Amino acid sequence: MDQLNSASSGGDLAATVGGDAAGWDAAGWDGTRPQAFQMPPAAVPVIDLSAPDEAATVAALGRACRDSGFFIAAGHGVPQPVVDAMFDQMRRLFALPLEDKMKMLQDENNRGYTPMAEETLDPERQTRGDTKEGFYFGREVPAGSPEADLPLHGPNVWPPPALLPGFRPAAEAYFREASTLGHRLLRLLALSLGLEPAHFDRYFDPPMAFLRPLRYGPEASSPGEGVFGAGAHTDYGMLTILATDGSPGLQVRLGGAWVEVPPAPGCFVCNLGDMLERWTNGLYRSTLHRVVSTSGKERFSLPFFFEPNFSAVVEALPCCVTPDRPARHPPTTAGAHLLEKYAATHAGYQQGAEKSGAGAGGGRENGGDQSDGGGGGAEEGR
Ligand SMILES: O=C(O)CCC(=O)C(=O)O
Ligand SMILES: [Fe+2]
Repeated sequence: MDQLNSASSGGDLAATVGGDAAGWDAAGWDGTRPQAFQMPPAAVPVIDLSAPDEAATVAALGRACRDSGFFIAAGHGVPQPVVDAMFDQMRRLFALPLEDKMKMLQDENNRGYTPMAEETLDPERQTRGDTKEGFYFGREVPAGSPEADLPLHGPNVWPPPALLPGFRPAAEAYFREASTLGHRLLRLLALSLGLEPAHFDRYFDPPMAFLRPLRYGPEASSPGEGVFGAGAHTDYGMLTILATDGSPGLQVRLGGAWVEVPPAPGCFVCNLGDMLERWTNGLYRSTLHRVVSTSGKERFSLPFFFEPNFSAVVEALPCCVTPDRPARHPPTTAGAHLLEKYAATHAGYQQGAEKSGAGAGGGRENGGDQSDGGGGGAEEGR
């Protein structure tokens, strides 16, 4: 937290992460780096959830949601040892022989291993799949339970305890902590919209949540040649809570430029997904982002996708609809929304045909107006 400025402590709500290391200072652009690699003031504010002035926190959060849909959560209450243990186990998991990982391939419930380059988040611009491998873990739903009949629900594909005895306890502890943080953020989001703090709680009882350890290979991305750690996409769901190993790479599309989100040790990068954008009738933003690997080293990150339950009705909130701003979308459900997003981006998927939909729970959507100029700055368009 020492290298970060807090945006919620009441004073300067325009404080952002990065400081000099990101190429800008309190005065704005430092003029020495291409604009695409600078952090515009207030682009991704740090929000200290432990700050005593909750009204200021809520105001900062609402501003971040309207401006960029991204913020850095500090003072979040997740114990660092829980995060460290999870990263330690992730490293062990990805270090297993490919043969062992392939025995845990992603199943129809969106749980299990996704090999290197299996996913292409931005097929229009990518010449190869994302240079990353991953594992999906969801909320544990026992086989045979009524919930297990739902798409995207079922038991997890756990690494065999004989290979990785510490994995499941570490993942379950992390899952619990991330869920607690998710619920806490939901309450602040509700307040930021002028709603009762508990407004969203009923939709998340229980949540549909996915934890996805990711390992990016050391290969440097080459945007000009269509090679990315993760292609540009928006997240499908409500809220993503991301931890990283401190390596750079995450970029957000803001104001027509790709803006680096500098590593924020001990904090989480949070972003809103398409579902919350829909719920708020476009008031809160779901913003394109991507991973451009530059370090020449592997990179580990850990997104937690926090979604409402499958049957939750997602309908433009009355507070976000005005005569000038009529509802943009008809009501839907969280499950239908996720499966529809999936169908829109995955050839061959038939919505509702059968229990299916691997990938949707941690889903993302590609596209949008963007430039491929990794180090450029000027908008190149498509
Ligand atoms: O690895 C990262 O920094 C971002 C990953 C991401 O955007 C995603 O998995 O949706
Ligand atoms: Fe994402």
